[in-house]
Amino acid sequence: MNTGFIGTGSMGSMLIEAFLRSEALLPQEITAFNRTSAKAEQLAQRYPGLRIARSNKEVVLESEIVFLCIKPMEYKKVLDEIRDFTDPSQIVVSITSPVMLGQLEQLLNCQIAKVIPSITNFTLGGALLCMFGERVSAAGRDDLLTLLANIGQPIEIEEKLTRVSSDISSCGPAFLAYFLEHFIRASVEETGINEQQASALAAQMLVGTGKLLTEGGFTPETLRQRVSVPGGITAEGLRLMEKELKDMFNQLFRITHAKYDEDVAKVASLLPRPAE
Ligand SMILES: NC(=O)C1=CN([C@@H]2O[C@H](COP(=O)(O)OP(=O)(O)OC[C@H]3O[C@@H](n4cnc5c(N)ncnc54)[C@H](OP(=O)(O)O)[C@@H]3O)[C@@H](O)[C@H]2O)C=CC1
Ligand SMILES: O=C(O)[C@@H]1CCC=N1
Repeated sequence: MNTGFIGTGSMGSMLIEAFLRSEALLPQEITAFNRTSAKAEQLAQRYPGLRIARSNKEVVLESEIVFLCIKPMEYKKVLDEIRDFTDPSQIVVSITSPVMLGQLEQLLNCQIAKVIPSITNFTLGGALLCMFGERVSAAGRDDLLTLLANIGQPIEIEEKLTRVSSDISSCGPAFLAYFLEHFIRASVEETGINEQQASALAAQMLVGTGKLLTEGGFTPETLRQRVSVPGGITAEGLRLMEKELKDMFNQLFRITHAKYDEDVAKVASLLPRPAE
């Protein structure tokens, strides 16, 4: 299926590489444009056959599905460039949480979906959060879900839950990576274990923990209980965490939601209001 990418930064290039690695798409089926051309050209060099367009308009004219892989404040300019060239058979997919389906439906005459990826899709795992606009046909929905299933698990969510879902699925890898960075650094500082060995142990621990939660029938709570034997060592560590972290997680969601509300307001000042 001819698939276009507007923006080949971190997420645009990640999606392109994941679709190619999974063999969901051939390079010849991909057309991309990036504001700074060198980034897109690097992809074309790595994947012969991948087409670099000369403009965003050209991406739209060449593609059945178009992924908008740009940041919130870049939408107005891109939408102005493509709005006269979309048609109702196409699906435009935004990967940007504060841009609403309804805003895109007001501006573009095509089918609109929102899909929030996660860096975990790079290794063909993790979730892809999916939302569909009112004009998406049953066939369009199936085509998109089939494509996405090659690089992760598509999970349909309500648009009003975009932020919290994305905090868990898309910001989560960074939050866990931060935890591991500190876990490893402290292990080295406190005990002299070699950093490489501590990092390898930590990565294997994370993979194993993920499998227990996805395949082993555990929940976070039952897993914690199973490992933390009464009177044991894990319980000592957990007691410290309970004391030090307390309401940190609640604060985390408050902070991400406050930033999201700011972004939503900024986007709303640039784009038309969704129809009531
Ligand atoms: N990073 C992540 O883990 C996740 C990110 N997202 C969302 O994805 C979106 C993109 O994020 P990310 O990929 O990290 O950001 P990047 O800044 O890495 O990528 C954005 C790309 O868009 C390009 N661009 C900007 N304006 C235009 C334009 N007018 N025409 C064509 N290309 C343009 C930029 O080009 P240039 O090279 O000139 O800067 C850049 O390469 C954001 O909304 C983010 O919230 C969603 C889920 C996870
Ligand atoms: O940090 C960000 O804004 C993006 C959104 C989800 C993950 N990264």
